[in-house]
Amino acid sequence: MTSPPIQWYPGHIAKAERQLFNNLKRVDVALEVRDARIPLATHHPHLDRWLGDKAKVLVINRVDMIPPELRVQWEAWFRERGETPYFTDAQRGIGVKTLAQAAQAAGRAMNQRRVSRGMKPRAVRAVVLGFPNVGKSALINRLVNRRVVASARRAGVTRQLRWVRLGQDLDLLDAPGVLPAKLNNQAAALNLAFCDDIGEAAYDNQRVAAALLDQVQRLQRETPFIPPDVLQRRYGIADQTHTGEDYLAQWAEASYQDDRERAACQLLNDFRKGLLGAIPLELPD
Ligand SMILES: Nc1nc2c(ncn2[C@@H]2O[C@H](COP(=O)(O)OP(=O)(O)OP(=O)(O)O)[C@@H](O)[C@H]2O)c(=O)[nH]1
Repeated sequence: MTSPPIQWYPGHIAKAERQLFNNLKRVDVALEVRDARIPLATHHPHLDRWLGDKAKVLVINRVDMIPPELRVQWEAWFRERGETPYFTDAQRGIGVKTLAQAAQAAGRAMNQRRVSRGMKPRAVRAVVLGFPNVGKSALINRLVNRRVVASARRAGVTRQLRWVRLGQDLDLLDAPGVLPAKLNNQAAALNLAFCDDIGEAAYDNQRVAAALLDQVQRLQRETPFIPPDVLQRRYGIADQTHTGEDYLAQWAEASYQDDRERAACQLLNDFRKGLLGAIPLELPD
C-alpha cells in the first residue's frame, strides 16, 4: 500500500496548538482568515469549540484569486448558513476597512457585559487566525496600515505578543495565530497542499501536482469557472485529454528533459502565484 501523499509532523502541530490557545486567552474577537480558493479546507472543524463564547469574524482572503461570480455564490452560501463573510484582498488592501469595522462591532457585546457588571468599557481585543499562508500577516499589515509600532505591552502578555491600536476602540495582536493542521481528511489536505496553506507537512510534489492537474481538469469539465484552455495556454499541451499524471509526464518530457520533479514544482509554483489565472478549487454545494 502506498503512503498518503501528505503527512504531518506531530511536534509542530502540538506547538501550533499551544501558541493558538495562548493567543485566544487574551482576546474578545477572532478574525478567522480563509483562502477564497478553498474556503472549506481552510476552516478548522474545532475552531468554533476553541473560541467558546468569543466573537468571530469570518474573512475570505485572496478574493482576487477567484472569479467575481463565485464570490457572489460563496457570499450567498455563507449567509444561508448564518455567517457573514468579509472578502478581502490583503495584498492590495481591499475590503480591509470594512473588516476593521466588523471586528469592532463584534466586540460590542463584550463591552455591554462589562457595563452591565458596573465596569468601564474598554477597547476590543482581536487576533487574526488562520492556516499557514492564507494571508494573515498581509492582513495585519493592512489593518495597522503598516504601522509596526505597537502599543504598550499588557501585564502577563508573553514578550513577543504586542498590541497595535486601530482607531479608538480596537486593539489588534500584531502576531497572527496559526491554526494547526487537521489530520484526518486527505481531500482537504490536498487542497491545502495545492495552495501551500498546509505549513509543516511533508508531501510528494509529483503526486500533489498530478492531483492538482486532475482537479483542475475535473472543474473545467464540470463548472464554468475555469477556462478550458488554461493549461494549454501556459504549457502548450491540450488540457482535457490526459490524467494529471500523464499530463505532468508529457510536459516534463517536452520541457524539462523528463525531470518530473522540476515540472511538478514549477506547476505548483505557477498555480500558487496565480500565474494560471483565477482558479478556484472548491465551489459551494
Ligand atoms: N493575490 C493575493 N496574495 C495575497 C493576499 N494576501 C496575502 N497574499 C500573499 O500571500 C503570501 C502569504 O501571505 P502572508 O500574509 O505571509 O500569509 P500568512 O498567513 O501570514 O502566512 P504564514 O506566516 O505562513 O502563516 C504573501 O506573498 C502575500 O503577499 C491576497 O489577498 N491576494
